[in-house]
This record gives sequence, structure tokens and C-alpha cells, in this order.
Amino acid sequence: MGSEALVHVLLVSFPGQGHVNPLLRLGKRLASKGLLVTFTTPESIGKAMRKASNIGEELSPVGDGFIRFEFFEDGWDEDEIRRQDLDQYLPQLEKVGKVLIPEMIRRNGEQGRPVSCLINNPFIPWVSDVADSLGLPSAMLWVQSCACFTAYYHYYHGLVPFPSETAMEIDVQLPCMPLLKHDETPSFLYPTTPYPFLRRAIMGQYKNLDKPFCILMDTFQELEHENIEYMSKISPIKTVGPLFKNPKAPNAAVKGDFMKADDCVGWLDSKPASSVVYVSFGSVVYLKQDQWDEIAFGLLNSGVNFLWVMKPPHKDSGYEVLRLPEGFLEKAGDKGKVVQWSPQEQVLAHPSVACFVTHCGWNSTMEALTSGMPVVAFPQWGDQVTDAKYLVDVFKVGVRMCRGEAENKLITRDVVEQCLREATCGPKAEEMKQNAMKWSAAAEAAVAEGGSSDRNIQAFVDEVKRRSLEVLAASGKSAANGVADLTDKVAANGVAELGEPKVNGELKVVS
Ligand SMILES: O=c1ccn([C@@H]2O[C@H](COP(=O)(O)OP(=O)(O)O)[C@@H](O)[C@H]2O)c(=O)[nH]1
Ligand SMILES: O=C(O[C@@H]1O[C@H](CO)[C@@H](O)[C@H](O)[C@H]1O)c1ccc(O)c(O)c1
Repeated sequence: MGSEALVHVLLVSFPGQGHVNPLLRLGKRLASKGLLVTFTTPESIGKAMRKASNIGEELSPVGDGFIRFEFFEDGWDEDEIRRQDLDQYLPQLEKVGKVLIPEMIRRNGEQGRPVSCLINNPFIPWVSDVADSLGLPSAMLWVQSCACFTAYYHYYHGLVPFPSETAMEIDVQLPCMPLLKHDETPSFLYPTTPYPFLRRAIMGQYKNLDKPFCILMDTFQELEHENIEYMSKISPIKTVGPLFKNPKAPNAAVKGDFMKADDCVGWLDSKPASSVVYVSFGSVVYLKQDQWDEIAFGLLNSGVNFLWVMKPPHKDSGYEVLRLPEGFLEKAGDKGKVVQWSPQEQVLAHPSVACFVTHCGWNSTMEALTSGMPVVAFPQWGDQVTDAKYLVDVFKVGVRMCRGEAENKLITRDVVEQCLREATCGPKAEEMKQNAMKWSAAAEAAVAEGGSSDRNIQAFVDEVKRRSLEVLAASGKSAANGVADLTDKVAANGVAELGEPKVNGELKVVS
């Protein structure tokens, strides 16, 4: 790469695990294609990420580029409990972010790293306003399926009827999509949703949809072909998924976990091939104690090996701390392992794992499909209910265990046991595995050099570079003197001398 200047992109993330993961993965992809990427989210999460993951002050090389982190204060005390209430926290983030993100951009410019483009994920749509007000190009990473993007688009523009107070149980027909039953449409749109603030956040992004020059999506052409083609005529969509695969930098150490993963790979190694059921409901969903008990007994009664993620609730969340039934671990013996947080990517790729009982968050959905892993769908809310429909009826890699939180139905141990059997043995299990392997191969091809997602990401990088010249020209700088050439500045001893000195006067480069 020699003396070529690096273009600098700032990624601003909503502080949720299911949002940080795909945006950080995008950051690593962009870096691997030769950009300098700065990732930012509130310091409250930055603190957790630093503690759990391999990130710090350092500038990390990824492929042909680099990634670094800068966190911003959200203006609240460290132990402020209102962070757990998004109805209050989202407006607070907007208030402080609109001041602190421009300051961060100014500071980076002064330090020789002028920012050429901003990228955000939904729930913080005000980032597009910040970019606009500074005359900077912006893009948005949509972190759900194209099907959900289509649903929200048609809801926002009032193009088709959705469940409403007067007609709750209507089916919804969207272009290029299967007919959705009322409870298969994203549940934030139900008039009765307990999360109206998330509907407002997403609608805020649709209100701002003309601002980003590109809408990147963590899906791939072959997975949602017709839908993507249809929505591409309406919005500047580029599919770049599955983002968790990065063939140019497969071993990049940078990760964004909020909790240190428990060691369970050794335990998986000790189990026969395709013998373990992996159970995880992601980072936000908490089930009630009676449902937890039924799942526990379903696992025991089915006789399968299982790895179960039981994450502790945040101390201010108001959720009860779940307990395992009395004597559960003793009865399970070496057949079962319960952890607080798992290295999910590694777990899904492990040959001992037979299927994944999942809440169907979009990241888990993409990770399962890409790993060739059949699923048992246990959706709760939001996009999860739509993802479950697709996993079971469209992608044909799953059996359904429930229809969502709105159903308010206890799923009994017998149903749990029956679903586990269906997903792990017999002709249906075989068929789902074959379908999952087919999606896995298609996903690998999409991200491989020259594949649909790889071409899209390259086109995006080229466009960012082109626009960065315009931005620099407008600010009176040339690319040559306006952008730090990191490659030249990374000295032979692995220390980059960039901008303002940090604590010890160096920005270390880790590899
Ligand atoms: O024990 C766990 C549970 C989840 N995850 C990761 O956390 C993310 C969860 O995102 P998803 O969209 O599936 O669900 P959310 O947590 O946002 O509801 C995914 O990338 C998972 O791989 C993980 O690493 N370990
Ligand atoms: O929506 C929240 O998190 C998850 O985001 C994923 C990507 O959009 C999605 O696929 C998954 O289903 C969601 O669970 C979220 C909601 C509330 C909250 O407090 C969060 O921190 C995240």
C-alpha cells in the first residue's frame, strides 16, 4: 500500500450487543479493505467492552487497514439506572451525541485523521443529522433482515394495512414476501407493543432515510433475493453480509463482547459429533421463571447433551434472577453445561453441536445459517417473530417452538422435548441440516472475493474514497496532506506516532 493515504470512517453504534456486533464486524471488513475505522459507542459500554474483549487504546491492524476505538460519555453518572429505560435513554443519547460526535470529529481532524464518512445503526437515527449538518457523507447499517426493512418501510409510508387497534388479527401481504400472519410482522409495530419507543426509534430512521447515501445490510443477495431486488429499486441498498465472516482477516482479534465468554469449547470437544443442543436467547431477552423451568425439564427429558446460556440480568433491569430447578445440574451431570455467556461463533461452528434453540435475533439467525446450523425457533418480539417465520417456512432450517411474547403462552416441557427430537433426529432433522449447509455455502460464496457481498463492500469502499476527496476539497485540504498515512507512521517497532499523545505518548499497534 506504500504511501497511499488512508480514508477515515467513523462508526457510531447504539449500545446493544446485537447492534455493536454487526457494526464492529462491518468496521473490520472496511478496515481489511484499507480504510482507517474509528468505532464509537457510549463509554458505559466501552468500559464493559474493554474489560471483556481485546480492545484498548491501541490501533489494531486489520487486513490492509486499521481499527481503533473512542468512546463518548453519555452525560449520566456511572450507576444511573435510567440507562435501562430506553424511553429515557434514547433521547439522552441524542442530546449528548449531537454535541459530542461533532466534537470527536473535529478533534480527529486536528489530530490528522479527518473523518470522511459516518456510519450508524438504527435506533440512533440522529447520526444522519450530525453528518448532514457537517456536510459529511453518511451510510446506515441496517442490522436486521431485508424482509423486516421492507415491513417497516411499508408501515412508515402507510402502503399496506398492518395490525391495528380495530383490526389486530389481519394478515399482512408485502411485496416479494410470503403472507405474514399478524404475529409474524415485526412486533414493535403492534398497537399493543410494550416497546413503543423502539418503534419510534426505527421510524426516526425511516424519516431520515433520504440522508444516508447508502443503506448497508447484514444479509446477502442469495438469501433474500427477490426482496432485495424489489427494495433496491426504492432505496440505495447494498447487501454486505454475513458480516461475521471476514475472509481477508479471519483471525482479527478485535471483538466487541460486553461479557467475557465462558470456556466451553473443551467441553464441546469431549462430545460426539452432532450430539449437543445449544440454547441461547441472545443478550436482551429474559424469559420468566416458569418458562425457564419447562425448558430445563424438556432438556433433561429429551436426553440430549446441551450447552445453555444463562446470562445474568443487569442489576438495574428489574428482571428476576432466574434459577435452575432443584437438582437440575446433578441430574444433567456431564450431559449438560450452563454458562453465563458463550463464544457463540465458535459454538455454532463446532462439529459437536447439532442444533440451536434461539430467540431468532438477526445476528443469531445469520450466524446459524452461515454455520450450517439447524434451529429451534423461540422468538419473543421485534424482528424475531419475522425471522422465525423465515427460518422455518422460507429458509427451511428450523422447527417452531413458539410464536412470540404476545402469545402469552407457556411452552410446556413436552413441547420442548418434541421440538428437540424433531430437530436432532429423523428425516426432518436431516432435511434441515442439508438446507442449512446449502445456506452456509451460499453465505461463504457471497463474502468470498468476487462474491455478491464482497463486490458490494468494495463498491462502497470505492465510493467512500471518492466522496472523501470531495469532502477534503471542500475543506481546502488535499488527500495527500489531509489524511494521516498510517502505514508510514507505523514504525518498525510497532508504535504509531499519530496525533495527540495518549497516556504514555504512544499509540500502540497490536497484531
Ligand atoms: O452467549 C452468547 C449469546 C449471544 N452472543 C452474540 O450476541 C449477539 C446477539 O445478537 P442477536 O441479534 O442474535 O440478539 P440480541 O442479543 O440483539 O437480542 C450475536 O452476535 C451472538 O453471537 C454471544 O456471543 N454469546
Ligand atoms: O433490539 C434490540 O436488540 C436486538 O437487536 C438485533 C438487531 O436489530 C435484533 O435482531 C434482535 O432481535 C434484538 O433483540 C434491543 C432492544 C432493547 C434493548 O434494550 C437493547 O439493548 C437492544
